[in-house]
Amino acid sequence: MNQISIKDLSVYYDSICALDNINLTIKDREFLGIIGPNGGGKSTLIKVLLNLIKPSKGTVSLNEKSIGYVPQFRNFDKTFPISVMEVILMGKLPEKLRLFHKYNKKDKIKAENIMSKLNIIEFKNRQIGQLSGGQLQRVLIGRALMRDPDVLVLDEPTSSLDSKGRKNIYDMLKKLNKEKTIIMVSHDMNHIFNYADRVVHLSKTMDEEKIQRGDRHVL
Ligand SMILES: Nc1ncnc2c1ncn2[C@@H]1O[C@H](COP(=O)(O)OP(=O)(O)OP(=O)(O)O)[C@@H](O)[C@H]1O
Repeated sequence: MNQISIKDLSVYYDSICALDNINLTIKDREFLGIIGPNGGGKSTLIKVLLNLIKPSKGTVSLNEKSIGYVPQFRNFDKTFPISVMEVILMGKLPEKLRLFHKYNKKDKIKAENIMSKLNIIEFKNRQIGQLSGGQLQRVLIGRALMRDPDVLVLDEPTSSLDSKGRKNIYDMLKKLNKEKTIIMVSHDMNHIFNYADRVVHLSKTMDEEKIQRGDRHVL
């Protein structure tokens, strides 16, 4: 069954059309790449998926699947005095936040398991400003994994990383993709076409390019 179904989706910001009649279905455990020009509507599509903005027209059905969001690490305040462990645990914060929320032992064990899986356990107590870009990106992925989402939505997770750092993140996502759907906005044409099952091109409207695993196409 198709996991996420987007039908006739249009989004307007006042008179500005950001998305115009988008139709897309995303299957369970698909690795979907989203590419497109600046202003093409990629962030808007992510916001609709995260239910941060409502469609002006059309529908988005998640079929009760949960979404974990991984923002760009360059938007993250690195000077904030918080450790890797604390950032990962934040993924478990309740929506209605109480002052001085305490995490239970189960949450802490879960955070440690995730850090081990993502190879960041050695940085557990490090302040986040003392991490490389690639390590910080793993921390943000770890935070999103704390709620066991069915789907990971990532916004350019490899921008500002060197080529080795990029490959590491893609390899890690490919492993996670065995259990989770991956939806990833990327400007990194080289890797996205190598790793994604399918890449869609978003420029207000959508063109679809089916990519077989291991088969490389250029739009
Ligand atoms: N809050 C807003 N108010 C008005 N217009 C907006 C708003 N957010 C986005 N837009 C406009 O909607 C269009 C799509 O923007 P969006 O941020 O979704 O594109 P994008 O593909 O993510 O771009 P980029 O690659 O530069 O991040 C653009 O024309 C943008 O100027």
